[in-house]
Amino acid sequence: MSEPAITVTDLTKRFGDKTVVDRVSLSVERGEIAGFLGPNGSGKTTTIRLMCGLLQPDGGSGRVLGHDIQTERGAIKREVGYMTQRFSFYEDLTIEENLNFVAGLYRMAGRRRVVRETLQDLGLYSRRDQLAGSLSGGWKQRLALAACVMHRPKLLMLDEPTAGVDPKARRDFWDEIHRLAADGLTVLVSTHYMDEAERCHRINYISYGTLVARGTVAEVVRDAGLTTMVISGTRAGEAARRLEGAAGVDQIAPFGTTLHVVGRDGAALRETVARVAEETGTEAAPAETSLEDVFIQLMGDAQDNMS
Ligand SMILES: Nc1ncnc2c1ncn2[C@@H]1O[C@H](COP(=O)(O)OP(=O)(O)OP(=O)(O)O)[C@@H](O)[C@H]1O
Repeated sequence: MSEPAITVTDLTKRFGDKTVVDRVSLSVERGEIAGFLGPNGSGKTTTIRLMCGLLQPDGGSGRVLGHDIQTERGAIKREVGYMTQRFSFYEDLTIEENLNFVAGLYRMAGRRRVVRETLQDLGLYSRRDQLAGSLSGGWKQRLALAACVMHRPKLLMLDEPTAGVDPKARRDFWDEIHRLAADGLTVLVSTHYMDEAERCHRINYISYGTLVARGTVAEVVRDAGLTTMVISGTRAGEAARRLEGAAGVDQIAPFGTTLHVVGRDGAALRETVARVAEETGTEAAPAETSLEDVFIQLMGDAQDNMS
C-alpha cells in the first residue's frame, strides 16, 4: 500500500505562550476526502497551514506527500493546492484573465493551455469572459478552486471553502470535489456544515488545539456513545422546561414542533424522558443520534474541561 498523503504525529504550534495546535496526530489516505471540523478558533487553519508547509511546527513530525514537514516545506508547498478562507482575485478582470494572472505569477509552463484546460475541467469555459466581480458566490468559489488546482497539485487543502454559499452551489462544489478525488486528488477540507461533514470519507474533529474524534461519520457517532430521544406534542415547550438539568439529560434542542433530547447515560435519559412525557401528555420515541448532536456534546465537554 502506498504511503498516506498526510501523516503527522504530535504536531504542535505555539504563538507566544499560547499552544494553538497541541500534539495533533492524523493521517489522510491518498484519494481520500478528509473533513476537518471544530469550533471557531480551535486551530484548524493553523493545522492546515502547518501541513501545507506555510508554517514551521514547534514540535512533532510527519510527512506530506512523502516530504518531511520540518525540513522539506518548499517541496510540500509546490505540490499542494491551498484555498484560504478569504481567497481573493481581481473583480475587474474576467475569469480567464484572473487565471492567466495566477498562472503568470507562478511562471507556469504552457500557460494558455493550462488555463484553457482548467476552465474546461471546472465548467468555467462558457463563462470565461465574465468579470469575476459579477459572479455569484458559488461561481466565485469555483474560480478560487480553479486557481488552486491549476498547477495540478496532488493534495488540496480547502479552508471553509463554502462559507456563506447557498445549498445548491455548495452541493455543486462538493460534486466537484468528489470528481477531483475520484481522479486521484487527496482533499482535506475544513467546514462548519454538518451536511458537508457527511460527504467526507472520514472526519477529524479538533477542539482547543486537540484532536478529539476521528473516523467515518458512522464511527464518530457510534464512538460518542450517546442516546437520543424525540418528544413531540403540543406541550413540548413545557416538557423542555421540565427536562432542563434533569438526570441523564445533556442536551435539549427544539426542532420545529419536536424536541431532541440527548445524553450520555442512556438508562437515566430514557427514564427521565418517559416520566416527563407522562407528566406533560407528550409522545416520546427513540431516535438516531446525529453528527450535530455529537459535535454539540464534544463542544460542551471541551468547555467543561477549560473552565
Ligand atoms: N499568527 C498568529 N498569531 C497569534 N495567534 C494566532 C495566529 N494565528 C492564529 N492564532 C490564534 O490561534 C487560535 C487558532 O486559530 P485558527 O485560525 O487556527 O482556528 P480555526 O479553527 O481555523 O478557527 P475558525 O473556525 O474560526 O476559522 C486562535 O485563538 C487564533 O487567535
